[in-house]
Amino acid sequence: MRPHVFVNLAMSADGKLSTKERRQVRISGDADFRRVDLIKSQCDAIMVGIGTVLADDPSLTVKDALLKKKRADGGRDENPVRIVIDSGARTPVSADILHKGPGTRIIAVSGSANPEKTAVLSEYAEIAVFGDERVDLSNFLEYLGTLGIQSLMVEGGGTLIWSLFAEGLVDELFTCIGNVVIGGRDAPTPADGEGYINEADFPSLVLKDAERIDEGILLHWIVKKTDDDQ
Ligand SMILES: NC(=O)C1=CN([C@@H]2O[C@H](COP(=O)(O)OP(=O)(O)OC[C@H]3O[C@@H](n4cnc5c(N)ncnc54)[C@H](OP(=O)(O)O)[C@@H]3O)[C@@H](O)[C@H]2O)C=CC1
Ligand SMILES: Nc1nc(O)c(N)c(N[C@@H]2O[C@H](COP(=O)(O)O)[C@@H](O)[C@H]2O)n1
Repeated sequence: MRPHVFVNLAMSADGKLSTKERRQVRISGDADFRRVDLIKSQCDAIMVGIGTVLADDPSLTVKDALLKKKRADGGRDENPVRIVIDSGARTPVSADILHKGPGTRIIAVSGSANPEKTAVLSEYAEIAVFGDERVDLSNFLEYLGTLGIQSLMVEGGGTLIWSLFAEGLVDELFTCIGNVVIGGRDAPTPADGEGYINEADFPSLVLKDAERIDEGILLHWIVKKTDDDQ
């Protein structure tokens, strides 16, 4: 069974994840960063797309010492399993995610990845091959389930989030809307990719909670699986 999947993102008041040159920018405030650290510390694994690794070079580590200790006291690694979705094994060998903090890393590649690149990356991370050209997300998530991963946090970016929605693989969405306007028709948004054409295909969400946070707002959405979901 695949893990429970929740997406967490921060977007500007005009719905952008970063600038048009895809430069990492601070959208949410300190309280939201603490909240993100908490939910990260509670999940089994955290996942991003290669676009986010190349743009932001995130470590995806738990930052707060007490949260790290709590995980260790519960017999878990200090950090959740860190995962990159990277069909072509483009993850730089110097990427922070491969070096900062202890814990397991998995790079999911496709069958088209260059074997020499995957061999180098396998010194730092487990390599999982799913799909021919692009990573087959559905089967990869099933594989994560066999590893005992029950909760999976997705930190972006918009291309990966789109694919997860398109394949019906998202259960919850946390959207922090920060008090800035970024603009730019080419700036990334929470669900890029191809986009839906037919309204019947739009995933429906139930608003579970809305609260003020920092100078913005945090929305917690549940993805409706059936028409009966409230
Ligand atoms: N504000 C926020 O909360 C966040 C903002 N960001 C921002 O988002 C931007 C990065 O997002 P984006 O460029 O969309 O990149 P993503 O991180 O979404 O990575 C997308 C890449 O993942 C690879 N991939 C492999 N298989 C799949 C699949 N089945 N479906 C989708 N993607 C797949 C593809 O590359 P390949 O074919 O080579 O494998 C694809 O181009 C940056 O600007 C970053 O700053 C990112 C995270 C959070
Ligand atoms: N919650 C949140 N608010 C913002 O303003 C952001 N720019 C992001 N970005 C995400 O945080 C990741 C950084 O991770 P590390 O601190 O390096 O562990 C980055 O890659 C985005 O996913 N998030």
